[in-house]
Amino acid sequence: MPSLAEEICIGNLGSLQTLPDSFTWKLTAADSVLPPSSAVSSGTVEESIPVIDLSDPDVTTLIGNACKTWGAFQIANHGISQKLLDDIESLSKTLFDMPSERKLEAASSDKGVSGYGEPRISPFFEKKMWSEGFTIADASYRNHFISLWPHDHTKYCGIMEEYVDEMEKLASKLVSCILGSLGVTVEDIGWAHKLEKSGSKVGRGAIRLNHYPVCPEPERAMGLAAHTDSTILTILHQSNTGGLQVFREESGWITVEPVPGVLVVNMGDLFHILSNGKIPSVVHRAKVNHTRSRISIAYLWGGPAGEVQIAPISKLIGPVEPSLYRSITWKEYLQIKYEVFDKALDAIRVINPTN
Ligand SMILES: O=C(O)CCC(=O)C(=O)O
Ligand SMILES: [Fe+2]
Repeated sequence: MPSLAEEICIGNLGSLQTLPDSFTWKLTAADSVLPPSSAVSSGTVEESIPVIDLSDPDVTTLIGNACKTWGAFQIANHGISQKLLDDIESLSKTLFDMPSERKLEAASSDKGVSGYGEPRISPFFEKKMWSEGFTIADASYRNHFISLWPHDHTKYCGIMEEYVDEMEKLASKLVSCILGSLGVTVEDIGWAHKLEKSGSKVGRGAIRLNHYPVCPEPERAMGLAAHTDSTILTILHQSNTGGLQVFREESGWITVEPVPGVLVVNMGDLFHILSNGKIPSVVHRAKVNHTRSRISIAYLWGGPAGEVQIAPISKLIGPVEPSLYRSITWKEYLQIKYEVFDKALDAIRVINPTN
């Protein structure tokens, strides 16, 4: 019989037969998912975020509409091979299948973000989330991979590198398309254009591998609590088990059912700022399952490094649509998010733009 301390270690949640009190969320009616029929009863609301074929001649309009409506969309024909998606998923599975002690040896340190641990948003919630994760935010993940896979780390580092490279290219292609739907280009974001021209990275990419073990009482548990991403955008690959839900005022919580080979794109807070509020950053969460565990791989395309100031694109502001947000570095934004979490965008909103 494991001791209580061992019993609720995040590394072996999947073996628990009952939901510990510290993981029991008090969910209200507003937290539940509406059946698709009530979400579409008016006939005007789509059932869920659309799947868009990137080779569709109308791709810019389709993505633009989805971004404005949902702050999220799904993509097919994105150019990422099924093999790479399978490889990154099996890397994650191999990692999370390891004994708890092995995983904890690769725990993220107090200083570093990279490594194994609880969801990064845990400190904002009283109750614990039914998931574990591994973050890759800098080169230090290589040392973690050496300790996790003493013999196979080269293979796994190779998969991770390829995934990051491919995601970076895709993210940049998507951003051009979304900007196009707003009638602007990367050239209209001075810093991004400068960075692109000099061959430097526009955004700083990070990967988050998430694992949601089977759960004895999924209705009362939460895999990953509601949040928006502090990114320009996030590209998510989910395994074949549903759990991701997006929130929209008019529709409530809507499940994004996995479609094999299709990736989910969530717009983040930084794009919301750049678009001067035209594109919402989608509130999303992950629920858990009674019989099936779930893996998701999030590519978080963050903001620029250093002192670069992010602000609404000047072409999108004018006398009728004044700038809604003050300019801010990505580092500053993360600090504010760390302090006030879901109030971060409000905290940088220009309250009275006419003053
Ligand atoms: O697991 C999911 O579907 C969501 C993951 C997510 O939102 C995140 O890692 O930020
Ligand atoms: Fe997220």
